[in-house]
Formats: sequence, structure tokens, C-alpha cells
Amino acid sequence: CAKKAKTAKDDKNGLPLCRMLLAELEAHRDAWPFLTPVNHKAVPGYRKVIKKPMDFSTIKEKLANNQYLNLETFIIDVNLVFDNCEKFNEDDSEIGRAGHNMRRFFDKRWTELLQ
Ligand SMILES: Cn1cc(C(=O)NCCN)ccc1=O
Repeated sequence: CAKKAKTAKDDKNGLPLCRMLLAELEAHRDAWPFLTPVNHKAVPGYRKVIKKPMDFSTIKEKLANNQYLNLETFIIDVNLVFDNCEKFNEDDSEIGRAGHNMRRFFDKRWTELLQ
């Protein structure tokens, strides 16, 4: 039978924790660039430069469709949002700074919740 989950990443609380973390991300004042998919028709170059677009609404949909195995696979998609942002935006820009702020917030929260 399946091995008993050893760490919080694998245990049964993984997915409710993901929903809680996502709700906190969506409520953050700097979440606005990340709430919905980047409109590649309105943002020149985006589709070419960013190979794997990701945003909070897509993550929410994937959670609802049970597409995350555990907290780890959820964290990978959240980090993709911030990595795409760093790739496409100057650090010294509104959206670039929002991405850094959101990544710092997320890293702090999931590590706190996992302790
Ligand atoms: C994350 N990100 C968002 C936008 C954007 O324009 N978002 C809509 C805000 N209303 C543009 C580039 C980018 O990397």
C-alpha cells in the first residue's frame, strides 16, 4: 500500500494549505499583475519570451480540478509566476517590484506554515 506521508509537503493537509496560501496571495496589495493571465495581445513580446505563462487564476483552476499532487507541485507553479515576472520585467519597475514583493511574501508564509 502507499507509504505513509512523512512531511507536511506530502501529508493530507497539503491541499487545504495550498488553498489558504493562494487566498493570501490573491488578497495581497501587490497581486494585481498576477491575478489573471497576461494578455499577450496587449503585451508585445510576451508570448515569444515566456514559454510557460502562469497566474493566480490558473493556479486556482488547477487546484479546483485536483491537478496538484501535493504542496510541492503547487509551489512550483507559484514560483513560475514570479520567475516569468523577473524574466519579462525590469527589477526597477512597478510590475518587477510587485513580483519581488510577492515572492518574498510567499516564501515567508509557506515556510512559516510548514514549521
Ligand atoms: C505579470 N505581468 C503582468 C502584466 C500586465 O499588464 N498585467 C495586467 C495588469 N492589469 C504585464 C507583464 C507581466 O509580466
